[in-house]
Amino acid sequence: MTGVVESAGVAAAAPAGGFAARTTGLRKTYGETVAVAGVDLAVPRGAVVGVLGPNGSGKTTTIRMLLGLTRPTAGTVEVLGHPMPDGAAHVLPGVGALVEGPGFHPFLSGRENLTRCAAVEPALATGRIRDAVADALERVGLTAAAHRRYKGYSLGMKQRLGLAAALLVPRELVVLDEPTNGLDPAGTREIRRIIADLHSVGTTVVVSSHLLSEVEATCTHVAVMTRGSLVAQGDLGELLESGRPHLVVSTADVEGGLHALRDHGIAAREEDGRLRVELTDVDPPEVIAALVHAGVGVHEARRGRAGLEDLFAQLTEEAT
Ligand SMILES: Nc1ncnc2c1ncn2[C@@H]1O[C@H](COP(=O)(O)OP(=O)(O)OP(=O)(O)O)[C@@H](O)[C@H]1O
Repeated sequence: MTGVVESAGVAAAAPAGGFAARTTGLRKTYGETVAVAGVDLAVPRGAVVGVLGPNGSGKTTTIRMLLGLTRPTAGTVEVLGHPMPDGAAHVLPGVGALVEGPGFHPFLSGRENLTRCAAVEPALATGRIRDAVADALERVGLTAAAHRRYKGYSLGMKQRLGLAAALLVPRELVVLDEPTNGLDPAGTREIRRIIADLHSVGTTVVVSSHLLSEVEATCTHVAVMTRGSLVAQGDLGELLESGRPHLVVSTADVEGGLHALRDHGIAAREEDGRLRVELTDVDPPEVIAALVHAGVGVHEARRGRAGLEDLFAQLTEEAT
């Protein structure tokens, strides 16, 4: 692993804008179950951080501790400059959250539920509630269904209403636990758009997902969790670059190329009619020189990036 992949326990360098949220040694146990096993999570201000991990890896528990909904067994949490859960009264007005079980009333309509949420927003003057509710419903595409009872909402509509509650007032930090759960592709695209809008106005976003594609599509940073531990975190682009660099070589003579590289002790294989060479202990010029020396014509050679998928698989393998 290169330097950009930080292991649990390695502190991140402070970004220029500081951190919107940060944990040190964060741990949560339920009896014998270790849900979160000493996590040092760093959320730079203005970033969209994807907390990525398989089911049961501790994402929701970490998010609940960030929000002060669950008290850590050990470790510290700081959100918007205040310790949590003790600073919750200061911090929470600046934080919008979508977590499991938002606690809406089943027999009230979407609009009535949201109005109840709006009434307890300290930053929202009473005279502004009606407009703020209408704006939030519009933003998540629930205006047409706003009069219907929450009880009859689909899972996707419930997710949207939860998101609307998180967006009632401008926030410094928005925390979304698996926001695309239960949404169809159009709903998923809308969530991505909302996250992009939040990012464009400087809001920090923390979003959990078990889907790599989701994180790749929406996030600037990623924190990868497996079995309660953080196995990597950092800038998404840097993490992508850090994963298994390789060279893809186009040639008319793939067989000859494989032989030539083997003769030079360079590991290569055929992939989609091209040569794929892992750049673990060899540089591209050496690879090309070996091929040219053996009379194998090189039409094109380019550096390949490992998709986050590769990296994710690699990291989770390492953690087991
Ligand atoms: N209240 C609780 N009581 C007992 N065990 C719990 C509780 N909450 C979480 N756990 C356990 O802690 C571990 C981590 O769960 P968590 O929900 O944080 O993971 P996750 O990555 O969010 O998974 P998912 O995507 O399935 O929600 C799991 O083994 C889970 O069963």
